[in-house]
Amino acid sequence: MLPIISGEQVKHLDQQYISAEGISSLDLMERAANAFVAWFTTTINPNIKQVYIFAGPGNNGGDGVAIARLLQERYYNVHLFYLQEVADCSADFKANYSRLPDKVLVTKFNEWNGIIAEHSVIIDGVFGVGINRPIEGVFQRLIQILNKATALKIAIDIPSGLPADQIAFGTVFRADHTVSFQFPKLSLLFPEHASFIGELHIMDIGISEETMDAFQVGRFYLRAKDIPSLHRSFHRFSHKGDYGKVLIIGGAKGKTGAINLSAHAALRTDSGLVHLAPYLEDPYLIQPIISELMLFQDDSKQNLNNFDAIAIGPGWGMGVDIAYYQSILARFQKPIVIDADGLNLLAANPDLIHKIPKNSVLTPHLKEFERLVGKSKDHLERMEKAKNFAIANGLILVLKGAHTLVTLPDGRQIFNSSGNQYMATAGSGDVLTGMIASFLGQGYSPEHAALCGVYHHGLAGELASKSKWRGMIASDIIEAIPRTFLELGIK
Ligand SMILES: NC(=O)C1=CN([C@@H]2O[C@H](COP(=O)(O)OP(=O)(O)OC[C@H]3O[C@@H](n4cnc5c(N)ncnc54)[C@H](OP(=O)(O)O)[C@@H]3O)[C@@H](O)[C@H]2O)[C@@H](O)CC1
Ligand SMILES: [K+]
Repeated sequence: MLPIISGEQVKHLDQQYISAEGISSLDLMERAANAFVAWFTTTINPNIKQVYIFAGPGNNGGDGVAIARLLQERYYNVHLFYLQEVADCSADFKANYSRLPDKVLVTKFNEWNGIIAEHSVIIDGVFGVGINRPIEGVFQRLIQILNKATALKIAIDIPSGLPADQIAFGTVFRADHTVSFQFPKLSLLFPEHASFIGELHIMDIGISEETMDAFQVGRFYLRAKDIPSLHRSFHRFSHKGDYGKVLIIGGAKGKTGAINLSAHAALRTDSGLVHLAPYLEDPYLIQPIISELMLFQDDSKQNLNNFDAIAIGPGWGMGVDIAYYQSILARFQKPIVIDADGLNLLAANPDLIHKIPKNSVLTPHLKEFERLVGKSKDHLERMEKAKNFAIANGLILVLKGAHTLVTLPDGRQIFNSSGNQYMATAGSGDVLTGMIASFLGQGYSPEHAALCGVYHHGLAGELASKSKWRGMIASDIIEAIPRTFLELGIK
């Protein structure tokens, strides 16, 4: 998995890589600029009239100057603005400045008339990970002007003003796209910063995960290439028992959709057998929505160990007798998946948490998490609380959100890269619960079940939304689950 390095360590990482590879820092900047241009030329409408690039005094500005040359070579009209005397800029900035072709128009920012032509693009190379104080003076004025402009805005590495690992504290460039090099800076994954970042794109500049591992601080980014090796392989002689027998406990009068969604998702994730156990006086009030599902009438006494995996909570309601909840935990000794009211009941009965099997997977959204551990002032504090909670209780915490965060009992934290805004729809979380339970039932370790569940769920959302956009519903995510295996080459 790709380590997320702290902003302060980026310079050391670069130095180590540069000396190991025998290349110069200027070569690495050229790679970064080329990676940006490769993204730009394949993504941005080629009919744009003008590209404005704003370059600060450090290497983020140096990237901007190199990008100005490379885009001009590809026949774009480029107008470059620099903010500080070139003599006072970084060495690699100066080296790139001296390589600028005549056709790039160059202006010092304080001599600019402030006009931005229609159909143009703004590229922000003012500050990168080297920002070390709030933006003031000329830099602040510039960012304020750019934020008001209607042009398409793209940030190099990180929107200027955003610190790499902290919550924003002043003026920040508001990008439509952020093209970040090698790995996502931590602050690009915080929900507070969504309006600064726009769409996030991570461009590889050739530094290997092994080189980065020396600088890791226990935070990682989960990508498609990490997933196949987490999967078990099945063969022609596998039978439905190998694919696991899953029980989904949840559902209440008037709330029978959630449990059906979880169960259906488990089937589509390849479970052999899936049973529903609704919490109703008459369980037959609930009917499975598809014929492959079965009902399980739980009398609170049966041994549940015949099941390979259990998920509890979807649509359960808060009226569940705690003695029944305890009886489930007493009758099943393997890690379980807990979601929705399964979590809300835990928050209301904190002693119960000690009875949950170690390595169980809890899947709260932000509100459910808050009920469990209290309010957090920001995502940084929330991450810390997640870590303490997972370590203290020996549980896996899947904190759902734009970049779902999986925290493992050893404290490692893994951000998911798949998914999109269209997945914020009723029942999406129930689908994830069923998917994680399905992988658990197929014999995956709880860690792998959580990671595969989260990644496949996000990918299913991406695939389903291609033809539905805002109209996508949770059932569409379920229907797209089989395609995620095809997409990732998992037979
Ligand atoms: N492997 C990688 O990731 C690669 C990274 N690369 C790129 O390098 C970027 C990092 O470059 P960087 O270290 O030179 O820092 P950067 O952000 O340009 O700013 C530092 C300058 O800004 C100044 N300054 C700071 N805050 C300020 C403020 N508030 N107001 C005013 N001034 C302020 C500070 O001055 P000082 O503090 O000395 O006064 C210094 O001059 C990185 O984001 C990526 O784009 C690629 O080229 C290659 C591969
Ligand atoms: K920037």
